[in-house]
Amino acid sequence: MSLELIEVSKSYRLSGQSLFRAKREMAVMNVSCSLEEGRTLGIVGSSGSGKSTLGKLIVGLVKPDAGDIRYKGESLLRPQARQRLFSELQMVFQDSRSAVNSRMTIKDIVAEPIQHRERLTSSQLTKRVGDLLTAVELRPEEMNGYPHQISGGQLQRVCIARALAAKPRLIVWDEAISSLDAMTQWQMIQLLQRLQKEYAMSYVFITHNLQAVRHLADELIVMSRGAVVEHLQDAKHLDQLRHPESQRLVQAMLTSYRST
Ligand SMILES: Nc1ncnc2c1ncn2[C@@H]1O[C@H](COP(=O)(O)OP(=O)(O)OP(=O)(O)O)[C@@H](O)[C@H]1O
Repeated sequence: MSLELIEVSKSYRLSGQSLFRAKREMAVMNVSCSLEEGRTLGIVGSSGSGKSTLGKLIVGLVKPDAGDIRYKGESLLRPQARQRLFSELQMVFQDSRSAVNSRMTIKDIVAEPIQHRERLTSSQLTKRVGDLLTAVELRPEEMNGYPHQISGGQLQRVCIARALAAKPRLIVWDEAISSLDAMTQWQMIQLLQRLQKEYAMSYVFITHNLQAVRHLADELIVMSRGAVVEHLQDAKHLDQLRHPESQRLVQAMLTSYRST
């Protein structure tokens, strides 16, 4: 098993509460799930159901209050394992503009994770960044530009190239294609499928978009108020979803179809 979450919980201190005796809100409650190598786990749920928190727990951006997160058989809560394995776990967010430093060139943005790991000559680095940009279907010459000079869809590809630069084995996509128009979303779904095969990666795909999840995911979990309320072994069969929260999401998808 590549990734395993065992009864993981995470709460946040409610804003406006004092540090001592503060009331806490449960964002993720007792969640257990797993993901085999090379496969995609879709996570859907309404706003505030805990999807992003679960993604952040997986890549170590937040720490669980309880439970365990195991990757390749090791607990990521152990500092040694965490240090060794966390670069293999990357997360790509929805808002690419705020995920990059607008004063850095595209080359420096993509090169950052490489420079943390390896010592390359300047020409080796330029070649590596060019290859990564080609992998996400951008022209290598784009590396000399700045984020404001390219479209949102192109910038999201830059963020994907930066994630790939860390040589990940697993990527958490947090609404990573949601802000793009329908045509660009479709192109991105195809890009993500191709990259997954080429780089032999596992994906956790967080979205409101059941249509996208049907294309990308093998398995699907539905979250509501921090808990997993349904687990579908085959994400292609959305018609097998039974929980009222799942059916609400399906209804919302059908309604948005009818109105387009
Ligand atoms: N840093 C934080 N501090 C305090 N509360 C937080 C924090 N991050 C999330 N929460 C709360 O935790 C709950 C789960 O939030 P989370 O962002 O994980 O849900 P989500 O399903 O990803 O929502 P969305 O689809 O709107 O992004 C929400 O009630 C949210 O307000």
